[in-house]
Amino acid sequence: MTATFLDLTTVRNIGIMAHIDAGKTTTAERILYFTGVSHRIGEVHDGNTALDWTDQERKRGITITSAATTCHWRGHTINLIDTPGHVDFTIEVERCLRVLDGAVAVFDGVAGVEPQSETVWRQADRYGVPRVCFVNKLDRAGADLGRCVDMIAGRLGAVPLVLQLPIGAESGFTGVVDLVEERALVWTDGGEPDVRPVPPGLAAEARQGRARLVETLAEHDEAIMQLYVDGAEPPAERLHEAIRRLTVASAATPVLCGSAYKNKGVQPLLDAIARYLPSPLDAGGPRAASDREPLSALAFKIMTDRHLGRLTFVRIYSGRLETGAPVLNSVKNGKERIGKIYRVHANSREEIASAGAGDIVAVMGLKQTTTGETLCDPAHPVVLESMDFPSPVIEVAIEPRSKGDQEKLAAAIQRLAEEDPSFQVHADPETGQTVIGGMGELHLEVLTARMKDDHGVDANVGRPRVAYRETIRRAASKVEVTYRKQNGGKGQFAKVQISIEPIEEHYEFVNEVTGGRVPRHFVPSVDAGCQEAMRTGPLAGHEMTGVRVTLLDGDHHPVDSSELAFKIAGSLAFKEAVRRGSPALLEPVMAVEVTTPAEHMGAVIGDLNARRGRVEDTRPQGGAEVVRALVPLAEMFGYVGHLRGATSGRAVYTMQFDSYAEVPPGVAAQAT
Ligand SMILES: Nc1nc2c(ncn2[C@@H]2O[C@H](COP(=O)(O)OP(=O)(O)OP(=O)(O)O)[C@@H](O)[C@H]2O)c(=O)[nH]1
Repeated sequence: MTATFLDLTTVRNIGIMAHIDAGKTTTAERILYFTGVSHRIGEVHDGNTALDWTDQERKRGITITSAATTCHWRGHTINLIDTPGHVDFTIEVERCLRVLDGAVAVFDGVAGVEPQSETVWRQADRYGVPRVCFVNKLDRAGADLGRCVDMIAGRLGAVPLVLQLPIGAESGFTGVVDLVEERALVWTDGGEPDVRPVPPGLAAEARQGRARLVETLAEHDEAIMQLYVDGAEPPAERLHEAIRRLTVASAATPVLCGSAYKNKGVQPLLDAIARYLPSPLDAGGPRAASDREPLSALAFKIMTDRHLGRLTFVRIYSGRLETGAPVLNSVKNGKERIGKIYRVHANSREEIASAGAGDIVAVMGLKQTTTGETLCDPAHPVVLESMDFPSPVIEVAIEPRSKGDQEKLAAAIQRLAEEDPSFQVHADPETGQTVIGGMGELHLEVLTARMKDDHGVDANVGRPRVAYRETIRRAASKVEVTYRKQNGGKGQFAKVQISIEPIEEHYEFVNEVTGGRVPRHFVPSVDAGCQEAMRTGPLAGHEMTGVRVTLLDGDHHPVDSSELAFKIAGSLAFKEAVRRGSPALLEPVMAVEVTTPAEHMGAVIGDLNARRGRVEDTRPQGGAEVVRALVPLAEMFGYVGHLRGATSGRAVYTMQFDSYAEVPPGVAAQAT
């Protein structure tokens, strides 16, 4: 077992992102092969890749969970995360982006920039993740690097730095011209490329390509601009430095090309990852990326391993993580102990004694830590910025198809909720049914499918419904209730007087009783009774929010009073007060952001208005228009399909919970 000490300048924590089928997995497999991690090339269509290793992934030939692996290239350590491309799994992409320092965006050279590449690109924009582009599949008929580059600029609003030209096309695609070094790289046997002079037939095109590259760099980089103004031909080394500066600053994006499947173009891509993408030292944060600093690390993924149990994936930002060491979960303010530490390679893993700043490892033994939480040195607490996981706003009731599966279903739900922080579960207070909540219809559909595929539980689900809330519109003061019961022996007696008033959200309890009329130890029981009553509102049984309760007065009996009696009295008083407080129904309102090509903007806005939406603003972004609106969730069912249809799949949207608002009277009648 080894402890690892890394020279951080040589570490690259990167992800590969793309539209489905662009060739992410194939590219990642080639990276593993050429860096010597795997000795044999796995093919997606043979179902034997090293990275897509879960059963369904092999069966379906797609990537669902992101696998992490480490490889080495020319003195660099590359921690590689293969992320899924399906829209259903964006939460996976999101949590990877949070901890990555850089990414490779793979495009299909025939299809160009596809909708999912747009979505992921914008997510990477949001997290400020620098990228290099790899235009793949140049061996296919119809592949066109130039068109793809235009789309990268036009649709994604990026500044492409084209570093290569293809040599030949389709089955005659043999290699690339390296515009920076002014040479040709030709692959003859699937191994290392032959380095040759630029073919005479491509010399003019190569000169133009290099001139364009220098011009673009000069526009954005001071040092190259100086050389440009002086009329000097910049040497390759100066260009590499400028490309790195602009890439790390996310001001421009290098574009490379090749055919992963035919083993062409992968080594230069690895060179570009090492040369241009940032190291952990380039990433900002509250502490310097150094082993000598106190520990700070972010848990970004929980996975249940068939053999090892619960594994927590952790990105270390500073300090060292040691086997057996106590650490603080600064979000929960709880102590955890680091069990075994693993460096992960797809489905196999190597146990290590410790790991340092900049590293990504899997840890066994963490009990309470969930996604997005910080682990740190107990003597130097710090909370790192978490990821955004909006609270679930959609629910469905779920039950096992066969009664005997009840326990299995509960276990499956618990496992899935541990892995996915945006998925929650509770029991319906009225029906006793199990209700699962998530971020959208698709999200819940995928989770239900996984219960069957991964955990063997067939479940019936109800129709998706909005998670409504109830509240009060006005205060009700001095509501008095006496609870009295006499049956045989000991009686029950409690008297309380409360006031309630509306507040912004949640629930507050204030005790203003002085003297011994309500003995101190019964006050929490009154609170508990009110909280219990909050769980079922008077209008339609939805959970209540936005109420402050003040306990004003009451009375007790020296023998007959009990905690139960005060709890019941509290609950009854609360219900009566709410009746007087003009109860109202609240619905979740979502902050919706639609990114659409300009030609569809009118239709998108009209449709949002028709959904009771309020458009907040619009702005241009990277060749598209972004519309921001507040829309009741109840009107957003089926929006994914509607938007896809209305814009030929070219608009994308994100939606997250904004606030609760009162349901208008006409609509409320249907909701209750
Ligand atoms: N002709 C050609 N086919 C390729 C190339 N790269 C990948 N493919 C094929 O394209 C298909 C999709 O490749 P994947 O690597 O699975 O794509 P992915 O982007 O990882 O897809 P998901 O894992 O489903 O998100 C497979 O059949 C590959 O063999 C290439 O350079 N040329």
